[in-house]
Amino acid sequence: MSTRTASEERAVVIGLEVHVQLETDTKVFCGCSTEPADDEEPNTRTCPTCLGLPGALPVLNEAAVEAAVKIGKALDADIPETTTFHRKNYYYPDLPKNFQLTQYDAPICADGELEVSVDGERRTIGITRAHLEEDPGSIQHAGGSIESATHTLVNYNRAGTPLMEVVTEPDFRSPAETRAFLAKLEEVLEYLGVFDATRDGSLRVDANVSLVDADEVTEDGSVPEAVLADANRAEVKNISSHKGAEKALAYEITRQRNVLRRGREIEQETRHWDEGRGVTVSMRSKEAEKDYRYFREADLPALEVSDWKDRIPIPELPDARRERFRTEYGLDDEAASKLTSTKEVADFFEDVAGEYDPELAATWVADNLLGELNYREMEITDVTDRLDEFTRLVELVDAGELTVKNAEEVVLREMLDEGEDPESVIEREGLGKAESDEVETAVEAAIEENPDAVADYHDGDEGAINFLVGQVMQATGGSADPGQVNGLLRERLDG
Ligand SMILES: Nc1ncnc2c1ncn2[C@@H]1O[C@H](COP(=O)(O)OP(=O)(O)OP(=O)(O)O)[C@@H](O)[C@H]1O
Ligand SMILES: [Mg+2]
Ligand SMILES: [Mg+2]
Repeated sequence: MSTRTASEERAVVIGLEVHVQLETDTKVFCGCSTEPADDEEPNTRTCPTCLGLPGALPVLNEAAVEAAVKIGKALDADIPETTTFHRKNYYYPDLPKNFQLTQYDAPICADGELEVSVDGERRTIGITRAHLEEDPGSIQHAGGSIESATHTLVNYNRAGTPLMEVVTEPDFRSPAETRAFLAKLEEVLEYLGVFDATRDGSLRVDANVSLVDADEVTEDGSVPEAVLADANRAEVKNISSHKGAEKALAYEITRQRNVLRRGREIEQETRHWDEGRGVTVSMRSKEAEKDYRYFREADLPALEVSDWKDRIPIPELPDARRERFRTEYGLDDEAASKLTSTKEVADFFEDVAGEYDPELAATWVADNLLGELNYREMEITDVTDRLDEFTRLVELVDAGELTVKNAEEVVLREMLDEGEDPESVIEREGLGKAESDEVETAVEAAIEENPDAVADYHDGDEGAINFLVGQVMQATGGSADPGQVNGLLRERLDG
């Protein structure tokens, strides 16, 4: 009989294995393209090497190794003197060679970390290792799910796409933390330019989860090795999004709690996340390492990578950049976050800020431009070659040649919708200097026609100015800038 009682408190332990596709032009061990063509036929983007035909030899793709080194640097990991490749042997139809070329005891990255913040609390997640490997082909279960399909189709176009498998320490204590980690990892990978989150299946997660006695968790939140090794864990496969990880783990934790509550033991097993039904389903008992008969790939010599770390630069990473935006440009947290949401947005902002006043640049990029782009489902990269036009728009506003309202509501929108430059929109819509004259005329008229309000203002009635601003706004059809009108009125009335 188990010595544990059903009511005993349990702590959640989660570790992730994250597979990310690296963005390279060609596959990791052959020259086939990694880019799916529109409407491509299955099994056309292949060659003898990625099909595993007898006698075909692998050639390592330098770009994939460079991407891996960049990831290692970003995760503050150790990069060894030499790295080697191994065959991981197993039989599955998505693997034409019956082994996967991967790394074993000398992975390209080891012992790193990534800091995440969950509900304002900072947590450092240990990275055990990260290694390069090839993606298997893709499998389609025809006529339904993995359980109900009548037959299965295999497509090797994906086979050989470079993957980086990032293995974390079992440092997560909640599903929400894994979601934050995956978002952060993706952000870093995109900054490095080695990953495309929009590509289907570019991120796949295996989530390992166990429940341990809460008493075993030490004060610093860690769990002793022996306890971890002793705990039976389920490895949940087929997770393809941050949200999916959070949902699958929440389900799996409840399932394990219920198993224990019924007085049974947790099995050490591999489970499948059924996204549609929102449940995890048992697939098989967990394979042990010896099942894979790992051995060195004799066709790939050991690779010396000791000097690659110094040779390959990486850009400033999101956290550091956010911090610098706060100190260098005096941005608040919200603006700094928005303006570093992608490397491209951050670059755009800094280009405008370099040409111009950073505070104005921040308001215009963070509030106006990103908002209008988002509304149109456009990306910053759609307008990066129009940086000059955008900077001129901001300058025109600052110089008083254009009201903020017109710039935001007319000129910027026309620039995006019609691809016009700011000057031609201003000219066509008659928004330039002529309009300033119109405002001045309306200000004069408002003062002339409302002597009572003017008298009230001089008697100290602040409300009277609002009335006069309202008159001018009405006269100009709402196109004037209320702040500017207010200023002009006071100038006249006080002067
Ligand atoms: N007690 C535990 N509870 C939850 N997760 C754990 C526990 N112990 C280890 N893990 C996690 O399990 C994962 C182990 O991954 P690793 O790739 O090393 O082995 P594997 O899953 O046995 O191998 P593979 O799936 O590649 O064949 C790591 O993410 C680790 O943090
Ligand atoms: Mg695993
Ligand atoms: Mg693994």
